[in-house]
Amino acid sequence: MATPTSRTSFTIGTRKSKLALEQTELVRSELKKAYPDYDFQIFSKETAGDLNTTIALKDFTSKNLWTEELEELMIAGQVDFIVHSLKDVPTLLPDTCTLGPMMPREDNRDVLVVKQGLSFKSLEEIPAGSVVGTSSIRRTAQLARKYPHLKVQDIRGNIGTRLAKLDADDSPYTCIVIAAAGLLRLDLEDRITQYLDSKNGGMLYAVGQGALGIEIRKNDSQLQEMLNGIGHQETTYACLAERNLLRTLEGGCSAPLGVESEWIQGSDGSKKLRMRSVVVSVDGQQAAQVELDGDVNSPESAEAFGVTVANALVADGAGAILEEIQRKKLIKDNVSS
Ligand SMILES: NCc1[nH]cc(CCC(=O)O)c1CC(=O)O
Repeated sequence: MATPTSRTSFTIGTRKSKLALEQTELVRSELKKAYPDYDFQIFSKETAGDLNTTIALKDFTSKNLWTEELEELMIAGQVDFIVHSLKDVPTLLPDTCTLGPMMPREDNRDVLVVKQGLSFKSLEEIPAGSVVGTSSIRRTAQLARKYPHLKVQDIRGNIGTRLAKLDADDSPYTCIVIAAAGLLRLDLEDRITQYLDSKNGGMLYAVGQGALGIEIRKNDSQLQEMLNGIGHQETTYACLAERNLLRTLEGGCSAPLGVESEWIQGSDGSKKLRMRSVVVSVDGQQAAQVELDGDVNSPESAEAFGVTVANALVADGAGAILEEIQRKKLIKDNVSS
């Protein structure tokens, strides 16, 4: 549908979870600062992903669990844009939708959270046979590879629910692995036991983790322009590269793919995007991993770098790992990342 070019009032679509509302408020307040005369309303809705907390995420067959219903509202004109956790946004969007520039990223790492009352300080200290809670195939595979003596068990629900399940007296879990960004945005930093990355604990994070995805109608040039005013180029380029890496690899299924992007000063003085990436078989037995530096200075070069990293992973054996997973149908669509 045609979008008028000079609206002063906007409706933001979001999920209803505490984290989703907090993230939407972040975007709203940045836009309000940049456009004080404009009005931004929030419309929140529970999605299929929120409502079904019993089925393991990997058994869902619907593709766009967290995003589809909000996209339908946006296409119909009932909301003007949607604020998502970028991590939950599929790499392929409906034809008429696109992502705007991204705001500065929150901490992109996974963290270890230990059950209340236990004093373990790191994944290394967790005793053999202990149960780690996660529903993410990426975390499961990396844990199986690095910590084969630990057991992994599904844990579902939003962040508050997961913490409550962890801390319950009769809980089977010793700890959970969860995104730092969610805890930080909800002022739950005190629950973080250990930050995990390539050097600590050996865990890489999910594509887009810690970033917000602002989805708009493709033909909405006014909003595109407005979002340019609050976007952060380094975040946008890193996330475009990560998402194109995933898009190139996945071929219709979500991959047990971990990434770690950082901007470094190249020897020639220019900034480069360094990306580490790993694809691990679900049992942790096989892994393909690469580290590459890319000249990334435009959306196009960011996306091209994503393809370069994907090709390097395939050359290191990622293709065989992903085919095996698809053959066994261990993954359907849109598992939690
Ligand atoms: N998969 C669910 C999800 N989507 C976004 C976040 C946290 C915030 C973020 O990563 O941006 C989480 C929780 C988690 O994975 O622990």
